[in-house]
Amino acid sequence: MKTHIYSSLELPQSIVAIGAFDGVHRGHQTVIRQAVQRGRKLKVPSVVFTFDPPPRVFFQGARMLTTVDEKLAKIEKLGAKHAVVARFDKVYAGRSAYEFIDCLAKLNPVEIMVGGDFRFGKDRIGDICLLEKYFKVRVTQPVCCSEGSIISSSRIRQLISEGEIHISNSLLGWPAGK
Ligand SMILES: Cc1cc2nc3c(=O)[nH]c(=O)nc-3n(C[C@H](O)[C@H](O)[C@H](O)COP(=O)(O)O)c2cc1C
Ligand SMILES: Nc1ncnc2c1ncn2[C@@H]1O[C@H](COP(=O)(O)OP(=O)(O)OP(=O)(O)O)[C@@H](O)[C@H]1O
Repeated sequence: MKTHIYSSLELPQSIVAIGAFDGVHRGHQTVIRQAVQRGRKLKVPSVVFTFDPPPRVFFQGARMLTTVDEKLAKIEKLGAKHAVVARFDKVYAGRSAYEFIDCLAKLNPVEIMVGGDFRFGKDRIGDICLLEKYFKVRVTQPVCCSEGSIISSSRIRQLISEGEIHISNSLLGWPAGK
């Protein structure tokens, strides 16, 4: 996998998965695997576009589940050809949804994979509806845990703070320590 940390990437074609992907939990894995599989099928490089730190860590001081290096190692294991890491700081967070669309356009995405709640741009103005005006978007169905609730980094953070390490590891879906 080629990593593009704090730098941009231009490609003639790509399949892109976007998100904070903190922890690279089972829901994230599904989004990324779909991009990888689609890329292999269409013979187009798969790109995981992510942020460091995760926006929720930047804005809310949330506990970070994976360092950027741990996150990249997991993304590589899932088979992505490229990972783009945007430095998420005050300037970046102030960029409009349209500026982010311009940045994605440099990757010439054939398809973009996101979950249904994906938002982007200053004040989270951009949504899937806006993204679909510019790109072909595939929305991944929510991946749930055995009790039926949607897996999220926030839920995993909560479980860790409650000492529920066994459950949090099962939602992360990686062998402990990996
Ligand atoms: C250019 C840009 C600006 C953003 N600005 C904000 C913001 O002002 N407030 C906010 O809560 N999140 C902001 N975000 C973060 C998004 O809400 C979201 O967390 C990010 O796109 C990753 O998606 P995910 O949380 O579904 O993984 C911004 C994201 C991007 C790409
Ligand atoms: N359980 C899930 N099933 C399917 N897609 C998901 C799931 N969780 C997140 N995604 C998608 O994966 C991408 C990255 O999401 P993100 O990193 O915001 O995850 P999150 O777990 O919801 O995080 P947080 O709880 O911190 O908001 C987004 O496109 C999001 O919609």
